[in-house]
Amino acid sequence: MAREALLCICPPDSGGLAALHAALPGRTVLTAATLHEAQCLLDQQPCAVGLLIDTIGRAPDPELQIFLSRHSHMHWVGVLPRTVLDSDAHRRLMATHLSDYHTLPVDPDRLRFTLGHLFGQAALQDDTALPPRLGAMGITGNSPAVQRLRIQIARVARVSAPVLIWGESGSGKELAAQAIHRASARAEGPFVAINCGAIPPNLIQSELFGYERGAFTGATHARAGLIESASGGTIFLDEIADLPREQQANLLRFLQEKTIYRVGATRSVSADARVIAASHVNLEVAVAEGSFREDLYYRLSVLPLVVPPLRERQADLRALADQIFASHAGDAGRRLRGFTAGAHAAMLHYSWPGNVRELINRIRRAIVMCDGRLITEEDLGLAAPPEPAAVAKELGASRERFEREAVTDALRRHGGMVSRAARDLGVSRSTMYRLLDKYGLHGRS
Ligand SMILES: Nc1ncnc2c1ncn2[C@@H]1O[C@H](COP(=O)(O)OP(=O)(O)OP(=O)(O)O)[C@@H](O)[C@H]1O
Repeated sequence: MAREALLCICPPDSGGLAALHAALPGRTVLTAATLHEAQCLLDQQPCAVGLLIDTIGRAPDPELQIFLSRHSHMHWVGVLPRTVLDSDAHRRLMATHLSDYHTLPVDPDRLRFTLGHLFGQAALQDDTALPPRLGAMGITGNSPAVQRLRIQIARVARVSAPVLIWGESGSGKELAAQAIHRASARAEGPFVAINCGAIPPNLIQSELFGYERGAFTGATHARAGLIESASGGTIFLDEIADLPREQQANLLRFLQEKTIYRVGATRSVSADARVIAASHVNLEVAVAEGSFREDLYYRLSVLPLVVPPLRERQADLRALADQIFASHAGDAGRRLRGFTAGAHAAMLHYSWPGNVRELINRIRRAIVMCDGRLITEEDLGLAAPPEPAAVAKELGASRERFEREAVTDALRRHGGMVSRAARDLGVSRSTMYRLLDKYGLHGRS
């Protein structure tokens, strides 16, 4: 199977390839000396796992970031000199894009183990025999909020106007955008996603709009931008609030005229891509603050759609947790049976600030870390919710405190006259006497 090949990006003078062949007897390795060569190889055949030997710190950061963002569906492993770890920027890049890293010199056994694990994970994700157990439109859950979302998705899929999706981070905005694309007449066309916040501002224009040969140093060949490459399909612009103002103007022109100018071009080209934008910040506030163009906001928000945060669809938690567990239980390398009742209770009690992405991360970590056959709330890193008995006890104590204060206040207001205080509190005289007994307040009446 083609995806079983390993893509290895390795500068020619790094000497890393020899170590790699020792670590990986029998595995097909596609080697590229540059990111451009790697892109050409990936255009010809997809790979599930990629290795960056001594590339981080050598290849220009922004280009590497864009390359890795484009291929974020692959598992990437870095092999690098220890000195790279001293750089904050490189550590950030690694944390964002890599599944694992090794320092030079390579320990072949450890590298073989890492790659084997990642190929295993990729095979699981590919394995169509696994029941996907996804809900309609690929969106798990049946809470009223999710049902409403599905209806809205079906409606906006019928037309081609821009859609603006708002939702907290990790709540499923990209998933909703994919569902719109799949349900639309453009389903056969490409779905191209870009995170506007992840691309350096000086590169975003050429990424979105493409460039002509000679447009800038290093532009040795013309290249179509992402909008052009989404022609006939959908372009998903995530974190649209991060788009620099100059590019906001270019995007507006594209939305109005359906044409774009590649960087360095003198003539426009037409592009037929539907735009779906998403933001976790309130764009109206960004408009009021002057960081987002008002005309673009109105153009984009023709069809607004809100993805609810996970805490507002607790009814979906169990189905989501079960589906995530089913997809990743194989990572444990042994048979796990599911969650304890305590784990389910803790998940319901937690507020999920990172939404479904956080749920996925916690369950994946728990699958690897748990000792028994069932995942507990500790494995998930969640606090146990208060015991029902403890809650009842606390409620009882609060009620008694409140009752005692109410009786004391009423007696004070009525100069110790029990009948009047009882009338004021709306209780009978006998109840009032019972309360005086209970709280030892006779001396005050
Ligand atoms: N209802 C759902 N059913 C199944 N998977 C979901 C659901 N909602 C979210 N997910 C999964 O959660 C993860 C995060 O979702 P997604 O990337 O769509 O969120 P997002 O809102 O676009 O995040 P960000 O704001 O960080 O870009 C993805 O793996 C997605 O498949």
